[in-house]
Amino acid sequence: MTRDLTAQNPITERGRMAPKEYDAILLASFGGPEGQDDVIPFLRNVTRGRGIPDERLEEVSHHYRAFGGISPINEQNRALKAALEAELAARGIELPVLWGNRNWDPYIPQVLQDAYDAGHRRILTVTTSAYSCYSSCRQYREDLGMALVESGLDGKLEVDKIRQYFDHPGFVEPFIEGTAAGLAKVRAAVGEAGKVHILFATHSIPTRDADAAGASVDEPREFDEGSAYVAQHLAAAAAVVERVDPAADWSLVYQSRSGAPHVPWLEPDISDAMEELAENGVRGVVVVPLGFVSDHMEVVWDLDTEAKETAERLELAFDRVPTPGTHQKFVAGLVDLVCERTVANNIADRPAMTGLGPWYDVCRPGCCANFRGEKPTIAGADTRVGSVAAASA
Ligand SMILES: CC1=C(CCC(=O)O)c2cc3nc(cc4[nH]c(cc5[nH]c(cc1n2)c(C)c5CCC(=O)O)c(CCC(=O)O)c4C)C(CCC(=O)O)=C3C
Ligand SMILES: [Fe+2]
Repeated sequence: MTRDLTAQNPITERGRMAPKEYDAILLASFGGPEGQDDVIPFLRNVTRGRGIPDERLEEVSHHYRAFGGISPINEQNRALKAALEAELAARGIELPVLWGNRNWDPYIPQVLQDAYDAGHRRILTVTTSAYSCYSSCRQYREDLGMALVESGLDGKLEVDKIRQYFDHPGFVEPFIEGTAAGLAKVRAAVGEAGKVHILFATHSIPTRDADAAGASVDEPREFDEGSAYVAQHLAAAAAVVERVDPAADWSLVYQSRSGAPHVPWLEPDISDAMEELAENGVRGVVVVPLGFVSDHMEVVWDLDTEAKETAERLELAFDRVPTPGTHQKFVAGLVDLVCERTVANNIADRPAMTGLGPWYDVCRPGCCANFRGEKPTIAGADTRVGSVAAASA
């Protein structure tokens, strides 16, 4: 099943794919439970084959139970879908927005099948993940690739995805606004003399996954910070700080670690970082959930519940900045990212607020490797599925 997709999908500089005539957008997301009975089946879906201990699942189930078994993520994606539809309509762009999830209904394979049955043939995916790592990039590409293979739609339905958008102004600007407002609030709370620190928070991942993130098998160690995942977050954080207050103190911290204790994950954890800041005389923190697109469970539990409690215990003033959510600039930015890839309404300019971007439309070989074994993926230079034109080659 090895095919040369580059012949049919001209890839120019930095993995850029030539614009195409898409006939639908797929908003692809994580999915979440919608009631107490969904919690355990959802957690099983998420962790299938991922080596997460039962104790961790038990603990995480309590986060969902505390919210009635309902994750906020599905409602947030319905709102984002509606906002994208409104923005497309306002620009006169006639592309329907489909919605599918990795871990909960509506599931991606069913959505692709329905899309095909409805007559769609070329789909551009927008994921709710901004950075490069297995969970945010390749896992989506695999899930789309597997869905095509298992349904027999490979070769009949073309599926691509937009570039990772961690440094697109549509993603970064809402954080700039939020951080400026948060900093003002926390500074007012601690007074003139009180030291304030900005904590950019993202999901911890195994260091092995971090090292493989965004990397090419040809240039495995091209990032000074050791990994594209860390480098992208540091660059996006720096872009925010530069525009809010270049003199502010800040750092990148991690949250939501799972996995077995002997497996190294990215550190420091946000709570440990807050302990250390408090010991060093810091009086207030602004927490920026830079790794996340909406205020889902990882944000409302790990930050608004746990980190906030830690701040109270340490007597730190605390403000949590909003995620992009359905901020108008974010919604418009996603539509701009779609227009970069479309023939009609094409936008030639590909803005990027850091030196790392604009990121690749087509991932390089081995990017965000899956150490548990290779699967068919879409949207990679080493991709085996997803292109109709290539199927005849
Ligand atoms: C990088 C990253 C993002 C950000 C990028 C993105 O958004 O894609 C993210 C988002 C999310 N993670 C989420 C939920 C969970 N993640 C888990 C487990 C894991 N996440 C990981 C990484 C990430 N996760 C990893 C390396 C694991 C270990 C298992 C594995 O190697 O795959 C588990 C299992 C229990 C646990 O271990 O905590 C749950 C329940 C939800 C939904 C929230 C809601 O329901 O509102 C969202 C948006
Ligand atoms: Fe996660």
